[in-house]
Amino acid sequence: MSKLRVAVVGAKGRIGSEAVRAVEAAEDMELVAALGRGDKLDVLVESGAQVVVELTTPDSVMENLEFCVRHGIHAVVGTTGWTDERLAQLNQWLADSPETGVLIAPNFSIGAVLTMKFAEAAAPYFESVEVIELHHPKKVDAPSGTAARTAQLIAAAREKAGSAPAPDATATALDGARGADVDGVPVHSVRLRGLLAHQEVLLGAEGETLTIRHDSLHHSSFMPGILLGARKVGAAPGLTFGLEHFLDLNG
Ligand SMILES: NC(=O)C1=CN([C@@H]2O[C@H](COP(=O)(O)OP(=O)(O)OC[C@H]3O[C@@H](n4cnc5c(N)ncnc54)[C@H](OP(=O)(O)O)[C@@H]3O)[C@@H](O)[C@H]2O)C=CC1
Ligand SMILES: O=C(O)C1=N[C@H](C(=O)O)C[C@H](O)C1
Repeated sequence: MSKLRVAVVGAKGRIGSEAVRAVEAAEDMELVAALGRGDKLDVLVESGAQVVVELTTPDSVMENLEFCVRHGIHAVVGTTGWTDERLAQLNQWLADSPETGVLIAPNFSIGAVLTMKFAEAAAPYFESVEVIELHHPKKVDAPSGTAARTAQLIAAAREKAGSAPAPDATATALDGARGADVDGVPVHSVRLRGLLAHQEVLLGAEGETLTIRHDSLHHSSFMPGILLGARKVGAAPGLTFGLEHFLDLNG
């Protein structure tokens, strides 16, 4: 059987360099291109890439995806910084290339995907919920894409269940003391040398708390999700947001 032709864009970065190694080691894949900043995107077409793994920065990702979608190359995207406007733009490009698939995964690690799922399930049963994400100090953005997505899923679950807003009588003396407000859920960002990627969801009710914590200790934690995404994205035209859509979490 022929191998899946995969390219990595952002190949010299922290996660991109790990993805290059993972694709090279996958028996069913061939790494046909590994692009860094300044490399010409035309290489993707010339190399016959079927799937691009996009792991760059929020400033670069849109240009790269526009190129991929216009050339019918499927994309697996880990880069963060997604807004409704950006997603709408991407959907417009995809409308003109209806057979192309794009997977955007705020987090490729199975533990993080499950954290989001567990938090969504638990959120309606507790009065209070807050998210703390903790990352290495070179992380380009805050809050993390995972924390933003977790808070959105929590807020949607609470709205669906008719939950009241979390109680909070705090008068803040300093801006930011209560974190960022993502759909009504406070999200706190820690940047600390020694850390990689971690998240806690704190839930509280009368007389009890529940803490859901996930730790990515090495970039290898993201690789099975990236490879799974690369294998499946070609059969999923349009935009898929979240790796959970490619996993059978109920089986
Ligand atoms: N979804 C997930 O599971 C994960 C997502 N991420 C996300 O992935 C992204 C990258 O993270 P990380 O690897 O830590 O960051 P790095 O800064 O280490 O890597 C980004 C790389 O992309 C390069 N780059 C920037 N623009 C382009 C471009 N136009 N073409 C090719 N290469 C480009 C950068 O080059 P230069 O150094 O010259 O700027 C750099 O080498 C972030 O958004 C991060 O949040 C990270 C881990 C897991
Ligand atoms: O920049 C990182 O490192 C990570 N970014 C992603 C995010 O913003 O959620 C995923 C993971 O947290 C690692």
